[in-house]
This record gives sequence, structure tokens and C-alpha cells, in this order.
Amino acid sequence: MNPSPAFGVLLVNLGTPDEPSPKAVKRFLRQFLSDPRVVDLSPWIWKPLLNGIILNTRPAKVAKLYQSVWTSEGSPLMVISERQAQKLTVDLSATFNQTIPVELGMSYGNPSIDTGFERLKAQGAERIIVLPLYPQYSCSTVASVFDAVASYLKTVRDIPLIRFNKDYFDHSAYIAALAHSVTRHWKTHGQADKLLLSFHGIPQRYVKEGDPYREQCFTTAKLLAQKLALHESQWQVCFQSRFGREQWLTPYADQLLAELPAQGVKSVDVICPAFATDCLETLEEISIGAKETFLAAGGSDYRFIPCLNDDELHIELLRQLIQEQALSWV
Ligand SMILES: C=CC1=C(C)c2cc3[nH]c(cc4nc(cc5[nH]c(cc1n2)c(C)c5CCC(=O)O)C(CCC(=O)O)=C4C)c(C)c3C=C
Ligand SMILES: [Fe+2]
Ligand SMILES: [Fe+2]
Repeated sequence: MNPSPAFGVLLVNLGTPDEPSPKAVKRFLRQFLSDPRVVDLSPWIWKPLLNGIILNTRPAKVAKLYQSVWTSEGSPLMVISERQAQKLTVDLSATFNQTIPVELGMSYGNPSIDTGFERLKAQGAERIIVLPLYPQYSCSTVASVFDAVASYLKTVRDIPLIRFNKDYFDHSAYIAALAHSVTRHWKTHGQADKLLLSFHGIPQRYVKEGDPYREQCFTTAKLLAQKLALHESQWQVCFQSRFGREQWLTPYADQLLAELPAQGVKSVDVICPAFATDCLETLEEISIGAKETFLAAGGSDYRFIPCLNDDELHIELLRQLIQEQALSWV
């Protein structure tokens, strides 16, 4: 029998529907939008709204959007996450001179976080490093991963030892990987008037109540601008993917892109640093939808910069984050 690995790695991302059909999207949205870390309204208000309106109208609309980005291998988020896990296993195994298992666990949909833990257990891992693929901490993402880890641990007699990576918004290897993806893009496409950094939004209220997400987004943005030696006028932060009626973080990406051409910004490079993997929100909303908005408003050149995905420097960042956690066991 193979010896137990020194540790196993659970790579966590948000998750995605099993297929781009209204039924599968409804199943996914029901689980996602029922998480009180994501929508924290009183269940008396939220449940009738979710079950009575949102789950009856949104799935058909959103399924069409998923169909526009779906690949022959499946949802981009899933396909790319699998590639990340495979490459990370190879690099970690070389670092630690033994096979280090890496499994995926999705907060919503499949494979679940429980399944990821069970797969690691089946490979003999008694120590597990949980790495949520969210560079910036938010209660709506990272804390919900922590909740799911705690729920799993409640169900087992002999719990594994756990290390949990909370964020990596200012890690030098993360900033280096982002900077490399921008300079590589400039080499092919030239440099636009402005670099727009579009982060996923959250409700403003979450920030007022102590979520450090907004501050961490701005720190990432400033460090990246510094590394690229950009002047203040050459970059700007905005927030995308707003949901519902509440005020979310501003400026909103779509509104800003509609205003920029009138301010003389005719070309933009757009990067989405909060996403470790391309997905519906980057490939449809930003790469397709926001481009239409910018060009319709008089912009002449709109270029989307892909997420870090399975770039060599991204896998190297993930390897370093794991190594740093593993060292605390030595
Ligand atoms: C309802 C509130 C939402 C909050 C808060 C939120 C935060 C948040 N989300 C991501 C990353 C992703 N979100 C994705 C899709 C998505 N997000 C919401 C809503 C909230 N997100 C919805 C309803 C959806 C599904 C699509 C839709 O109906 O519009 C995805 C993509 C999934 C995919 O299958 O491709 C990601 C990734 C972050 C990082 C974040 C907070 C910082
Ligand atoms: Fe989201
Ligand atoms: Fe969206």
C-alpha cells in the first residue's frame, strides 16, 4: 500500500451548474442563493422572494447566458479548475518529493466540499490544506467556505488536521502573476488608454458591517499599478455582477464603461483580478456584455484580459501558498 501523503489540498471555488439548462441552473441558484453568507436578508423576506419570483424567472435567462460560454468539455469554471488541480498536483509533488493529492470542492454544485474531503481521505490524507480560490476575503465567499468545512467536520468521528488560507490579495506572487498577464497582453495588443480592474461586487452594507473586501480590492489594484509603473490616470477600479436592488460597491462596471468614452477614454484593457478562473461573470458579462456597452457609448477598442486560469505563474502562486501553509506543520 502507498504511504499516506504528508498532506492533501482542497482547492475551493464557487461552483457552477452541471449543465446550461434552466433546470440545472435553478438547482444551482437555489443552493447558492439560500446561503445566508451570500444573501443575509431575513428568511421571512428572502424565501418568498427567492422561491416565488427569482427561481421562476432567473434560471431560463441565465441558462441562455451559460450556453453562450459553455465549452465541449463543460462549464469554463469547472474545466479550468480541473486543469489547475492537475497542474498543482504535479508541482507540489515535485516540491515535496512525494505525491500530494489535490482535489476540487465547490461551495455550490459538484463536486461538493464534502466530496473533496472524502476523496482526500480515500487517498490517506490526514492533514488537509483548504485553499479558497478567492484572492480577496469576503464573508460572501471565503466565510461560506469556512462554514462548509466546519459542517463537514461535524459529520466525521476522526477529523483531519486543517489549515485554511483566508486570502492572498497582497501576495507578491499573485501581483507578479497579474502583472505578467497584463504585460503579455500588451505585447500582443498594445496598451490601451486605461487599465480597468473589474472586481466582483458585494452589497455596500456588508462592507459597512466589517467585510474587508473593498479595501483588499484597492490594495491589490494599487500594488498591481505600482508593479506596472502606471500613473493614477492610467488605471481605475470598478465592480461588476451586481444582484438585486440594494446598493453594491461602486463604481458599477457597466455604468463606468458607458461614461468613459465621453471623458476621452476611447480604448480600455479590462482585467478581473477577483476571479482565479474565467467563468460566466468574466466571459459573458465582461468579455461580451460590457464590450457592447463601451463600443455603443463611443469607445473604439475594448480588450479583455483572461483570468490567471492555469498560467504557469498562477500555479506557482498556488504552490507557494500551499508551501507556506505546510511549513507551519514542520
Ligand atoms: C447574490 C449575491 C451575490 C454575491 C454577494 C456574490 C459574491 C461573489 N461572487 C463571486 C464569484 C462568482 N459569482 C458567480 C456567479 C454568480 N454570482 C451571483 C450572486 C452573488 N455573488 C449569482 C446569482 C451568480 C450566478 C449567475 C447569475 O445568476 O447571475 C461566479 C460564476 C459561476 C459560474 O458558473 O461561472 C463566480 C466565480 C465572488 C468572487 C463574490 C464576492 C467577492
Ligand atoms: Fe457572484
Ligand atoms: Fe452575473
